[in-house]
Amino acid sequence: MSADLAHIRQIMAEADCLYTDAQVEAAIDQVAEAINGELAESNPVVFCVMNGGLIFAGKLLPKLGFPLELSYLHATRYRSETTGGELFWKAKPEISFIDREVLIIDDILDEGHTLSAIIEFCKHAGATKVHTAVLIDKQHDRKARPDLKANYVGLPCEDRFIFGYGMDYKGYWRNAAGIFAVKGL
Ligand SMILES: O=P(O)(O)OC[C@H]1O[C@H](OP(=O)(O)OP(=O)(O)O)[C@H](O)[C@@H]1O
Ligand code: HPA
Repeated sequence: MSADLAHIRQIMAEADCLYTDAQVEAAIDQVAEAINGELAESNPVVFCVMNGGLIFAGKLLPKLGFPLELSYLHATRYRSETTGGELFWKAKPEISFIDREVLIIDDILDEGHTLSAIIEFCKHAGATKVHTAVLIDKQHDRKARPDLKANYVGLPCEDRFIFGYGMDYKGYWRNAAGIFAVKGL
């Protein structure tokens, strides 16, 4: 079914801006600094988690000043909805990372089922260590595991449905330059 563009435009018009473009850029700078300080000798394989991780990865990677290999994977469980369902692997990693350190880059750690499954997959597939970087860590007590944390976090956010910087509302507004919360959600 095609999207109702009037509704999509209204979502943006009514949204609350949680972080401006400048605030997100500053957070990405800090994540890059931390990763440069810790992974410079790791020779990692970096996986961008499609689709949401695309913008964060695209902004972060040029700020990393050490050798790495880049690939992608695609696991999804929201599929244009605002609540998550079963995790579906659209594309598993193709590049070999046996006996390598891995860095996973995604837009958001929400309930964490996605990141948790990706971490397990990488460990089972032979990664020596799995590092994770997310732009946003949503604050609530519904994490898949209570101890689930990303190694690198750009910004915390309140427990609302958000979009922008890779995150979508019904497939739209991944391109929004800032982090926005949907009115009423
Ligand atoms: O922590 P969780 O509750 O598991 O949610 C986080 C995941 O959900 C989103 O992906 P989505 O399923 O929307 O796929 P997409 O990026 O292709 O839209 C987001 O990009 C994360 O990968
Ligand atoms: O709040 C969210 N917004 C967009 N995508 C998401 N995937 C998990 N949580 C979210």
